Amino acid sequence: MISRQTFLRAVVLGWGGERKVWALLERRTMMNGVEKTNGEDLATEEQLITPWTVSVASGYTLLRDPRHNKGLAFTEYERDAHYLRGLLPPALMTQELQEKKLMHNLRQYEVPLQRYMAMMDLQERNERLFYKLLIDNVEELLPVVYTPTVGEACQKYGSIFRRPQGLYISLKEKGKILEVLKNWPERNIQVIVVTDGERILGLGDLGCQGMGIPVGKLSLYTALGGLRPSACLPVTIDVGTNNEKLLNDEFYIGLRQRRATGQEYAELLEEFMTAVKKNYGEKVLVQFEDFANHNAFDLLEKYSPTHLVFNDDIQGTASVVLAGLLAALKLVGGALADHKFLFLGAGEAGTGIAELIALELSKQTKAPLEETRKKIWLVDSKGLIVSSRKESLQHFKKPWAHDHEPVKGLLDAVKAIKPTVLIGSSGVGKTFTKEVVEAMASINEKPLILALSNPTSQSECTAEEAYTWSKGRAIFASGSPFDPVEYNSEVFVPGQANNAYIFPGFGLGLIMSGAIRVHDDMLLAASEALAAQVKQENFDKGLIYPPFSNIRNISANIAAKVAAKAYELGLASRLPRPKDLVKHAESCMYSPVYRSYR
Ligand SMILES: NC(=O)C1=CN([C@@H]2O[C@H](COP(=O)(O)OP(=O)(O)OC[C@H]3O[C@@H](n4cnc5c(N)ncnc54)[C@H](OP(=O)(O)O)[C@@H]3O)[C@@H](O)[C@H]2O)C=CC1
Ligand SMILES: CC(=O)C(=O)O
Ligand SMILES: [Mg+2]
Repeated sequence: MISRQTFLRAVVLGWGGERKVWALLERRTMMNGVEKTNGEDLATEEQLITPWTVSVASGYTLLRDPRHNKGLAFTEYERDAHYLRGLLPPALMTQELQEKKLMHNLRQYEVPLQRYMAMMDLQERNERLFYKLLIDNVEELLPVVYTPTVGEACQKYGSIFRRPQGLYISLKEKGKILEVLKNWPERNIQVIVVTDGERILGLGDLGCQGMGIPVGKLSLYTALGGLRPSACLPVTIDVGTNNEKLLNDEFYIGLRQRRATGQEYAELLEEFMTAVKKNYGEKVLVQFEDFANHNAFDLLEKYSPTHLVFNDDIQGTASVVLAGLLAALKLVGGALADHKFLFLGAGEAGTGIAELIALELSKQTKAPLEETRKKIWLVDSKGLIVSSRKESLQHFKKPWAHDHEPVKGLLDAVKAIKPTVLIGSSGVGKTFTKEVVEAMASINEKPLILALSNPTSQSECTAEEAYTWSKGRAIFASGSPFDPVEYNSEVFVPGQANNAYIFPGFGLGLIMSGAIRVHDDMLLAASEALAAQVKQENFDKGLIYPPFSNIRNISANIAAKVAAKAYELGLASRLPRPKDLVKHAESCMYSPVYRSYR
């Protein structure tokens, strides 16, 4: 007999957790036959029941374990060896045929949210098939599991909620966060994406329903960057929401209270960050995602010296945009220092990108940062950021308060600053008007226009607007994808300027080198690596980013450069340094191909 403790441990760890324990369970079954452990069938509705069950006499549990389920791809041998006979119809299907069937089914749905839900169901049912499908059809499925559809999914998360996919840490868990982390079935966590749901894409405060974002980002960590799914942990910190609609929504899944702020907020975050390090060690990567800027900058500053932390909205976005700009020089000409940049939006994305451009300019020209920043101008909701506003500005805007007379709107700012590059990071759709795009086109032969805000509804302009209003002269990329546009019998292919190009490879580079801290030079290295992946055939179509279809290879190259930087800076702990870092990155990547079972 095995002890109850070992038995429960096996139940909690699941089929793949401990093969030895599973074998013990199987032996026990043979000795004792099927045994109901929780008596659920016999209990009345009022009676308490144990909330887990295990069926040790058959492969039923295996079929319901998403990490190991293969559906009709179980071989005849496996069906015998794992008690699956009768639980599956007789047909055998390869993983490729399963993929074909699923893509056919997904394409039948006309509503994007239905596709999202079908993908989430698949992830819960058969993890390897989910990732194989996502990797093999990345361009078609990225908009389903990520922006724009994930935005709608978060807005409706309460209504479509079926099974929890990450860890929810609310104010109720204060004082117990370490225990909560231990409730998660996996021990060997390498990357955590955490949000508090206050700035979900450009959709605002979605409270606890922001969970869709860490879940989506981590599925990209695996699909695009090759991190093992079991090493990824999505977390939502729930301190309430100020979204009245959600507070009054009977299906809302979060704490029904207004947001905690100040000390109460800081203490919960501190407990979380301490527990994470204690439970998973020094080298777990914590990616902050979609926090509002009044917390995001402070959290990054506070935890950068002590933890391996990365803010995707500030740093990942900066790295992807800088990559696009470096690549775009091949199309628009000149050096980076010959350009002038104007942003609409001076928050996390805007000032994060601005700072990385200034840093790169400073490295290239040897000019001090204070000088290179002067090439960059930002407009916020009150107008151009100028020195007369300095006193009242949030700290992250102050470095951008240059001498200039006040300017109210974006159009006047374009006319006054005469930028070569216009970047939208405002979260407000339709703000690059016809007049703004025309003004950019009147100043520049090839205006570079990036509409970064997500999802599509918040994009500063559409691809069609950018090409039409600039009479086909704009180089355009956007945060959420747009279809190719035909203008004057020519086809224009818009690129996707999204941090999804960077964070999966960036994270892989940190993890494979055992990096203990993130350094700005790693962001610059990632930008250069991404820019180097843009081929002539991409430039010929007006693209400044490579296609996502090659993303695993791109991520391996980014990871290699990031890891190389970590070794160079003495921040890597995994020694000795592998000779060929690209090959090493590739060899570290998770493959979703089915495994054969003994
Ligand atoms: N493509 C990508 O990879 C990424 C895209 N994003 C997108 O960027 C957007 C902004 O994100 P983030 O920077 O984190 O958000 P923040 O809230 O930090 O910043 C938003 C900024 O936009 C300004 N703003 C808001 N409304 C207007 C307006 N009508 N006119 C001018 N400025 C305005 C705000 O001004 P004020 O300060 O005065 O309030 C603020 O400076 C989101 O839509 C997000 O989805 C973000 C990260 C990555
Ligand atoms: C892409 C992303 O991180 C955002 O829109 O917030
Ligand atoms: Mg984000």
